[in-house]
Amino acid sequence: MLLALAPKTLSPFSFLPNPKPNPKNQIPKFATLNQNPVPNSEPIDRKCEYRTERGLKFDTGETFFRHESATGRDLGVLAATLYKKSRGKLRVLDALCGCGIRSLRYLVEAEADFVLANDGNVESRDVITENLRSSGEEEEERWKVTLMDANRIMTECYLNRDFYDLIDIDSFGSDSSFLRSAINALRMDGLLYVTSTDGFSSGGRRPQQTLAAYGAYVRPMPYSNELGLRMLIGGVVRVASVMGYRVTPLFSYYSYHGPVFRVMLRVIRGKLPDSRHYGFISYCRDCGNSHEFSWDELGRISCPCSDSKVSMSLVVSGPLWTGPLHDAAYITDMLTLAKEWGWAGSDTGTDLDKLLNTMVAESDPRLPFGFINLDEVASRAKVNSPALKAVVSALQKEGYAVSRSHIESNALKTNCPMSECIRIAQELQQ
Ligand SMILES: C[S@@+](CC[C@H](N)C(=O)[O-])C[C@H]1O[C@@H](n2cnc3c(N)ncnc32)[C@H](O)[C@@H]1O
Repeated sequence: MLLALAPKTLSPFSFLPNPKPNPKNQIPKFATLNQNPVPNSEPIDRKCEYRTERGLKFDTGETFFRHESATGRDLGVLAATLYKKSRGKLRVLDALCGCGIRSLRYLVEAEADFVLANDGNVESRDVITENLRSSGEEEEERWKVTLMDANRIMTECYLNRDFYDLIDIDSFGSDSSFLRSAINALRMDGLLYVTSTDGFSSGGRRPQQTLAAYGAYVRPMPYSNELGLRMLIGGVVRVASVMGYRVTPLFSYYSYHGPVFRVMLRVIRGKLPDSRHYGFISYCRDCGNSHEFSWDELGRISCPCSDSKVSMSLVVSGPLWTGPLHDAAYITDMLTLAKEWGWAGSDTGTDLDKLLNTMVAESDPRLPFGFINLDEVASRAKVNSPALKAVVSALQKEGYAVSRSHIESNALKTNCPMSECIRIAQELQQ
């Protein structure tokens, strides 16, 4: 009776604002129930646009496609291949597959046993199907195309106990709304490859937005793009932890084309022990040094340079992933595989060899989070920007750990404090 009297428009979520449509993120049309599997081939009557990536020919038609994402696809395929080699099996769910190029590459290059290629855009059906058929592999046996909302397909897989070893979430903007259903559909100890193209907020320019999307208040710091990766991982840590899982990154990759933030994570059963690696990062604008703070130090956040007084110069962001960005052993194996396949070099626009070598160097356990940009050192030292090579060798000579950063070309990761970097820059100038 009461229900009948309730106004029809009243929903439990009516207090929430209507999401603003973002034309870039809009999907033309969603499939309705039971429209899968995709019917067999019909004559092609559409715009075709053929391309080649790592020797594989495919059509992008009118789907969303970015050539610049090729390195992200290379990295995904390398990691997936190693997974298959070590486990002997590989089932992939490419939840937002665009034209299906990732699915095709997982199938052909990583030799996935099965690939489920899904996209919400029903108009991309023929393109995805044609691309996967070009693999010469049997439809239904080795691959299948679905055209659903990503959350729906992943939830259906979970409910049908159809679990996947690798789930690829290549979304527009933030990945956050897909995480829960992705983790549900993932096999235990599986891999989750997530993407954020949320450049503005990842860079610390929209802390309210990062709080809403990733549960982290992220403010501008000199190494904001690394924070973007840490925010992305931290977001998965939070969702996974609620579900009884923890994550460890295999690699974290930032590309200024977009910009795009990508992380490949291993998802393991069990909670994060004592919230290690999930905390707060501070940067002091006075001294230029950064520190990590755990949750129980929250009330005592200050920079040693300001005599333990809370300073207006201290910028704090978090909670974020504060642990390693990469698994050095995994990346070393990816590098070996890339060389074996002749992928080293810059066939897809990025020098893969150089990128993976830098990632290995960044994994030195002596190196803290963040990086120091040499222009910042130069401006604090009141000298011209020193040559990167010269600073690297000076730091090494003095016994500091140092590596280049794959995120910024004129920056270094080092355990050397800013005051010493300033001294070195001044000495190099003389
Ligand atoms: C960045 S593109 C994917 C590109 C593709 N992975 C590649 O490597 O070329 C994102 C895709 O997600 C699809 N999409 C957006 N929202 C979706 C949703 N909620 N469910 C399923 N697909 C969605 C879009 O149609 C688009 O093809």
